[in-house]
Amino acid sequence: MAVYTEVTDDALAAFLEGYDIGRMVAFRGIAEGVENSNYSLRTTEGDFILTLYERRVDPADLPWFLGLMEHLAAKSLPCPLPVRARDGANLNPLAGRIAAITTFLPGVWPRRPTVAHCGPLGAAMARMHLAGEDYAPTRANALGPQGWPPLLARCGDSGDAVRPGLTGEVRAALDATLAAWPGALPRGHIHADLFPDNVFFLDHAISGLIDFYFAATDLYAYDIAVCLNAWCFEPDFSFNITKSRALLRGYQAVRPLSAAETEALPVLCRGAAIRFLLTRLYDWINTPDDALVTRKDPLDYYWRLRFHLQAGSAADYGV
Ligand SMILES: Nc1ncnc2c1ncn2[C@@H]1O[C@H](COP(=O)(O)OP(=O)(O)OP(=O)(O)O)[C@@H](O)[C@H]1O
Ligand SMILES: N[C@@H](CCO)C(=O)O
Repeated sequence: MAVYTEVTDDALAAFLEGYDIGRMVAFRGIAEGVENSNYSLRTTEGDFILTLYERRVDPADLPWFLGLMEHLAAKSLPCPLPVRARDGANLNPLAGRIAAITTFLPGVWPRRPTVAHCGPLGAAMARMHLAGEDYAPTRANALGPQGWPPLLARCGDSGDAVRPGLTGEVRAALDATLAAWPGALPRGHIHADLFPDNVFFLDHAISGLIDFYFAATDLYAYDIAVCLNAWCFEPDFSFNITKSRALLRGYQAVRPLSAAETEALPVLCRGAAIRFLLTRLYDWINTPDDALVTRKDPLDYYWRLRFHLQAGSAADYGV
């Protein structure tokens, strides 16, 4: 469930007064997602998404996220376009939160990603990287490499209750990954959370890239590493090199990787696995048992990390 904040009909009607998108016809909470409260909204003018930003999103970052989405949508990337109110604002207060309305994107996210999804995903990610090049403001990646040691520290030894020895194993992998982290690769704005549930497909083509609330300015190839983790492992945690090859080919057809980027893939994949292992572990420990949100298993990313730790070179990823 992801409706943390209830919006009454009266509050919504008053909110919509500020916009030029007609009158409400239908309005319902969306169960998916864990970070923010999302509602689907149909008005006399069309379909929209209403998002109320919850605690994990820093309000100071919101103009950057919405500005990036606006920039990408203007370049025909299929990402939600924030709708501006009559006074020009794209962020407005609602029910004690800051809220935004964006356009609704058609399509469904793939519950079982296949090789056929991976090529278009790679190409769309590369197009997103290129389209973002001239979006001037930057945002440091709070969940990038510098963010991982403090996150691990905040988890204490609790990983050992999830799997004996986990904390020590992750600490060793983290130290080695940070020591080998590439500094000088091409960088720009990345999505940083382009998981299957953030990518919509319609008739085998990508129809939507959503959820830009972890986006940041960081290494382009790190975004690829996030996707190799999220899209290219099977339910038994075996790595599917055919998916990886398709993803990388799709990406390189639009934006070829430099030799240094290709060479860095194994270490970037280790870092990406550690990032999701740590945020999931943190949430695992800090989500109350009676919370309505389904916790994601940190060990899913432990098994991925194990694969990346034994990968010798980019050849293990199909390049
Ligand atoms: N622009 C959009 N068009 C259509 N559906 C959308 C759009 N934005 C969000 N949704 C719907 O809302 C759901 C949750 O959105 P989203 O993933 O952004 O939530 P979140 O709580 O911020 O995310 P997460 O838990 O993935 O970090 C999506 O799975 C999708 O069903
Ligand atoms: N994609 C993240 C969740 C929050 O974005 C995960 O699967 O851990």
